[in-house]
Amino acid sequence: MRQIVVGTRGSALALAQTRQIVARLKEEWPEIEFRIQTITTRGDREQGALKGDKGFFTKEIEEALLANRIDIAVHSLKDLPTENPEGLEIASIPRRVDARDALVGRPGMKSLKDLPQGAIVGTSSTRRKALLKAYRPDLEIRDLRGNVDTRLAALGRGEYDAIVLASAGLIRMDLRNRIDEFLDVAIMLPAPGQGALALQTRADDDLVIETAYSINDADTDDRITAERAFLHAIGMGCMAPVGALATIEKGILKLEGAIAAPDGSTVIRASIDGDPEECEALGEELAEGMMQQGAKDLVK
Ligand SMILES: NCc1[nH]cc(CCC(=O)O)c1CC(=O)O
Repeated sequence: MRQIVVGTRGSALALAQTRQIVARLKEEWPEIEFRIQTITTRGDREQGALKGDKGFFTKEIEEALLANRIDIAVHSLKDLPTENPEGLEIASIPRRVDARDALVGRPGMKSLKDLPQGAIVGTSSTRRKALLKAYRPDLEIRDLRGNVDTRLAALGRGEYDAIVLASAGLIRMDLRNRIDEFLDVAIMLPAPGQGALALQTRADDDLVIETAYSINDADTDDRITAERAFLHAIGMGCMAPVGALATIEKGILKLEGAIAAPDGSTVIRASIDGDPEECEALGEELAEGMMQQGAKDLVK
């Protein structure tokens, strides 16, 4: 029996999403045995740290792929740097769940619009901070780090009036019922790739690539490619206050982008439409246009 080792971080969310992926792969390939191998990344060891640089949640997993310790890595696409390491490739992007951010409030705090004046909102994402401040300058944004479970626990202890996090994480952990509001993308444009996963493989491992590709979703792939081309062309990295969301309707891809000043005092937003086959060029074109509109000054 052929065996494929699937590597992932060991957080509750990472394990939940990897189990879901393995279940899908098993449906397609009943004759293959899949084994899950957890790998600790710097992001797991340094829970409290400011997630500084690229590959914080992914580097050790990519090393395990290159060293043949695992065959497929399951990553949250959002955490994967836009530069692809030599020898590896993204073999498959399964169907995205919800890309939107979610608000989870303490009792009575059910929507962003209705939060009381000066309410305390927890998030450590520079993008969420900036876009929250742009919409509601009165809010007090406080840092909130750690895994999904850690963040919900901090809310439970009453340290925040509400927290904002990716709805996809909650949905994958079977916590959809904790979501009080899906935030409107007109206010809170998601991070590029949010809500999508990537199956990464060695670039020359044809059998494993074929296996992984069987659960690729072409629309999600085009959407994510546009969003990541945009992020890459902006050249700010994954920690920047940058949002991007592509949708495909009636064969037209629409890509929206947002670049914000960290304090939310300025937000530049723009969008572009085109053929999904041109997804990468559309992302680059939107980035160039926005840089000319003044986003350059926000990219310090
Ligand atoms: N490192 C944070 C991270 N990476 C992926 C997700 C959530 C799910 C996703 O976007 O796939 C999260 C948590 C969050 O942003 O709330």
